[in-house]
Amino acid sequence: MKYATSSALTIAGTDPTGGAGIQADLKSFQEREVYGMSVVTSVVAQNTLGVQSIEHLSVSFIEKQLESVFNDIVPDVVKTGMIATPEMMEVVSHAIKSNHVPYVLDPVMVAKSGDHLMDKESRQTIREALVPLSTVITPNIPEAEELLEVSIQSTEDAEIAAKRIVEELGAQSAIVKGGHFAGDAIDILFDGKKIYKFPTERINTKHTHGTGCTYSAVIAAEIAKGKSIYESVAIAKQFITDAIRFSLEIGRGNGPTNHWGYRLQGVPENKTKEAN
Ligand SMILES: Nc1ncnc2c1ncn2[C@@H]1O[C@H](COP(=O)(O)OP(=O)(O)OP(=O)(O)O)[C@@H](O)[C@H]1O
Ligand SMILES: Cc1ncc(COP(=O)(O)O)c(N)n1
Repeated sequence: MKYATSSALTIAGTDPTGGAGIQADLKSFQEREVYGMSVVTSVVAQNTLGVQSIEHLSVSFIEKQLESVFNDIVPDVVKTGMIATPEMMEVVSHAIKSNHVPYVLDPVMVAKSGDHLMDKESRQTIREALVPLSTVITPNIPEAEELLEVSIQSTEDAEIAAKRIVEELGAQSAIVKGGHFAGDAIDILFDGKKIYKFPTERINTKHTHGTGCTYSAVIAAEIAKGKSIYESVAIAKQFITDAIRFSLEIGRGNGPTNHWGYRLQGVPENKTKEAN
């Protein structure tokens, strides 16, 4: 029996311990019942303790992978994560532009561990070659500060930043994530017309490796199904909150989130821990 499905392509770096990058994206797509595909930009030797080493794939090989995907299966959405160099950004930009697909841009710059995942000289290229193509861009506070070269200290500053990313840098919509603020985790969405706030209580845990990757992958999966930006963010916010609430205490550092946490809503936390 044939089964029609939506599909999503992630273009990003890897995490062999499975918490962030391509691995987190594919788990998130799967969890939202969207067929997941991936093009690797950089292979990253990392774990819950940090990044040990990075090898970039050649630009021509990234291009070959993009051709393999687009010549066969045109995805319903593209999501990008770690794209380290301006040359890589140019080939990715070309593939998105020529295929006219909705595009979720997670402007990954620095990992939670403090390791740099994007070259400094890429900052101008991301602004010029990728941001204007994005259906939605999902910077955290430091990334929004880098993109606009401003300081963001409050929710009001984050609202101004989301608007400026749309109106001045040319994204269709922007979510400035509040994970790096003290207090509640409030994400600000500007969809080109209106500001929306998505507040949740901050969960007291150090296991937040890959939150941004997971969140943007769920937004992408919902866009692939035809949902609006607002609906996609609302679903992703619920998903990431449960993924953090039921985060996995594996690894010796900052552990990964739980990509099936969303399915455990209503299950008491201690019961889940026993089951694990
Ligand atoms: N401790 C927390 N409790 C509740 N929500 C959180 C917490 N930390 C992050 N979030 C939420 O997780 C999502 C991702 O935000 P965050 O700012 O952590 O992204 P990020 O820094 O890009 O993540 P990463 O770099 O780890 O991939 C947002 O919805 C944010 O509000
Ligand atoms: C390949 C890749 N992409 C993104 C992140 C960001 O995730 P985090 O900030 O949680 O380390 C990462 N560590 N690795």
